[in-house]
Amino acid sequence: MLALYWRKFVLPYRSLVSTAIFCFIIASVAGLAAPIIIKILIDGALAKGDMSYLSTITGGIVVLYFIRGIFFYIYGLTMAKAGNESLSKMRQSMFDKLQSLDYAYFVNMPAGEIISLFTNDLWLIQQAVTLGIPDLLVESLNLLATMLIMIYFDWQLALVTFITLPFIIAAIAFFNKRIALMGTLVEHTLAKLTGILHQSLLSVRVVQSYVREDYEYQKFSLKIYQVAGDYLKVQRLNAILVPLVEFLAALGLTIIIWFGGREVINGSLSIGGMFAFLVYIINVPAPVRKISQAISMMKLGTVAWQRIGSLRQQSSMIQEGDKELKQVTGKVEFKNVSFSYSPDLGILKDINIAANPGDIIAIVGPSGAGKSSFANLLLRFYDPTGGSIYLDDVDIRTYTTQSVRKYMGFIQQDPILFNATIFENIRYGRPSASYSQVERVAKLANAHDFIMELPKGYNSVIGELGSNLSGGQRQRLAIARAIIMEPSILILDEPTASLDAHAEKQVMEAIRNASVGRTTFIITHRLSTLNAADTIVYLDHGRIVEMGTHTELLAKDGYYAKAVQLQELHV
Ligand SMILES: Nc1ncnc2c1ncn2[C@@H]1O[C@H](COP(=O)(O)OP(=O)(O)OP(=O)(O)O)[C@@H](O)[C@H]1O
Repeated sequence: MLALYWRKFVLPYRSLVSTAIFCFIIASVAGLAAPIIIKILIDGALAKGDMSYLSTITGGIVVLYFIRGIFFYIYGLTMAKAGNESLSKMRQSMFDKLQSLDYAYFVNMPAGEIISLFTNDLWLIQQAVTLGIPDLLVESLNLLATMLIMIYFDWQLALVTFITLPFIIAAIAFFNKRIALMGTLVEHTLAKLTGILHQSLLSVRVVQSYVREDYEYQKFSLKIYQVAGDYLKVQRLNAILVPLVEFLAALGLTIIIWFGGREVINGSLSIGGMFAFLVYIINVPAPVRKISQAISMMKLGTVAWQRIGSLRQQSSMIQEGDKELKQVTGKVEFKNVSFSYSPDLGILKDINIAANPGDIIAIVGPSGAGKSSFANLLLRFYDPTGGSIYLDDVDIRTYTTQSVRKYMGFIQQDPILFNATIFENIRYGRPSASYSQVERVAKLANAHDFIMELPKGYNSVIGELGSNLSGGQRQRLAIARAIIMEPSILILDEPTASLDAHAEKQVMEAIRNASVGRTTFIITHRLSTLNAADTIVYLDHGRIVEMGTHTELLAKDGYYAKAVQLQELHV
């Protein structure tokens, strides 16, 4: 544990940490000298009745504590600076790592757990770094110095004192171990609580429309009581720890008073000496307690560090190429592609598709056939488990994922928009785009007219996830946002699935405009919209069972023709 903090915190911030320790030593020397001054005060000034000596000594005490105060202030500030800097860097690198992780990571990891890493775990590390480490460092030094002074003063009395110390330390160690264990438990429950909160925030509409508020409330309450119960256990242990340490210290004190009193009566120790010794002893429990708390903070921090470490060690499942894709005409080829999310479950099997630049390819088929998985492969959210995908005859794994995605515009069923102006949302992928470029793509995406009807036009701020726009409007903004990147390939995954007929018509018009000159893959259930497709690929159970134009497939009277008939029947 100590090696971890040494490597991660002390070494990288050694200049700040050593300044802090230096200031602390000065402050401590001033503090440790106080009992000696009291001894001089009692044996020198009070016993002899020297008034001017008394004034000099009391003045000295004020100066001493003033110096101590200043150096303690610098110590606290420097240590906090080191702690804050290290945490800011950690937050930054965690966020950076998060951004670089595969899509698969986010699919498998509940969002609440990720949020908990950034909140609870970082808070635990913050406690460990800004309170735990400084306390451990300085209080250990404090304790050591106090013990050395005590030995110097009266080694026999010091020996008696030190016999009680191991008992105190053993008791603390026992409780600390239990506190750390309980802390881990609290951590897990808190992460689950955050998860429930996150989920209910995301699904507020579903909860309200199903009138399940009570159920969600019960679910949340149950976890709250679990967290409170676990916390209580930790707090109970903490509550026992403090009086126990103090009791043991008081016991030790009584023994020492007896031995010290005997020495004073024998004449081998002055009254001032015994008084000063007692002040040192009274000073022992505080550093011991702080050290024990620091150790438990650092233990909790270590667990948090391990959890964060597992995020940092997440490796990419995607095979990252080293070439930058500079230009692409839009020729796409799937050759013998197969894919599965887990080894035992094949999702796509032997997929062969060739699209020429500007082609419109429709991917259709029943639910669960593998259509979205097809898009995931093209977007490089996953790599095929067999075969290859080629862009202009080059395997896409040759290129960096980011450079491939720059040439792809992706539009999904429920577009995610950011809580910013429409202007900023549209130029999200191209922050340097001018107003006229934004307006041009908005017109192409059939969005300009409704934008102009808003009170602030392009400067209208849209709510989080675009919640104050209609589904069709959000989709048209998403199309504008995709085409401002001038992608050579457009991938649309059920772009009109959640829209009514009127909104669908407007979005389909936007798609037609957007697809001009770009290879377009459209995944859809709405077969009535596919007349313009150059090729329709019918997927079933992960295999291509039919491929051709709308007319060809109708004539074939197979899967596609039946699906069309079925849909017409329902319209
Ligand atoms: N991230 C994932 N991990 C594991 N299995 C998944 C994952 N995503 C999808 N699947 C499974 O892969 C299969 C194909 O899913 P996919 O989403 O590609 O189908 P689809 O044809 O797009 O379906 P739909 O029309 O309902 O959207 C399904 O059985 C699904 O349960």
